[in-house]
Amino acid sequence: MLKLSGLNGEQNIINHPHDSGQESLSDKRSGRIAVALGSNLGDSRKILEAAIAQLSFIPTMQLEATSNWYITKAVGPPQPDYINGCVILQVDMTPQLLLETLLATEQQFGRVRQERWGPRSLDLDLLLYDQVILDTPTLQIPHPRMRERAFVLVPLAEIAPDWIEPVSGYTIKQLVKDVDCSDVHLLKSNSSHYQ
Ligand SMILES: Nc1ncnc2c1ncn2[C@@H]1O[C@H](COP(=O)(O)OP(=O)(O)OP(=O)(O)O)[C@@H](O)[C@H]1O
Ligand SMILES: Nc1nc2c(c(=O)[nH]1)N=C(CO)CN2
Repeated sequence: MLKLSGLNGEQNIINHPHDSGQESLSDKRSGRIAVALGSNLGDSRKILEAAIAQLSFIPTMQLEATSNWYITKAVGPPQPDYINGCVILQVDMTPQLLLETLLATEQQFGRVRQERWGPRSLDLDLLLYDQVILDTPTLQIPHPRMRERAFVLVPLAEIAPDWIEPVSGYTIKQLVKDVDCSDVHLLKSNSSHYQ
């Protein structure tokens, strides 16, 4: 495992696949995270807002910002459009516990795992945890596909434009300029209870 000093003076953690991962997973205990939310099954808007409310009730997670909601064309097999958005939270949790919490919340809202990139009632992806870089079999931070996904970058750029994605070294507002955003449309009546 290699530890580097982050761009903001924080600790970066690079975990090579042959490392056990145990030390780094317990290393990071608090910080700021970005989470992507998506849904294209059921009452998506209601599910997404209920999921944010549920995460906010967890004492070790404080909601800092929520993006607007967007209607986005599905990437992957043919399926209905998604509603997507992002949140920023301040957390006192390890990366592993965060992943478990997000997966448990997906389950609670009826997520059934079927085909890869198939339709789902709730998808929660851990995008960023400060400047951490983590690569284990079950968890990668930053989320490995976030840099190519307009449905992630557009909402994230609203609430965290200057956050540096530590693998590329680019800010979110720089990354969003490099993706095709034509299939990402602001949802009308976006008022949220959580902003
Ligand atoms: N940063 C991360 N956030 C969420 N899950 C992750 C992350 N890194 C690795 N995973 C792993 O990915 C697994 C599959 O996640 P999921 O079924 O949501 O994938 P997907 O949404 O179909 O595809 P994608 O990963 O491209 O968004 C999870 O069980 C988890 O172990
Ligand atoms: N538009 C859109 N497409 C997707 C999404 C998503 O959230 N939005 N999630 C996927 C699996 O993570 C696959 N495809």
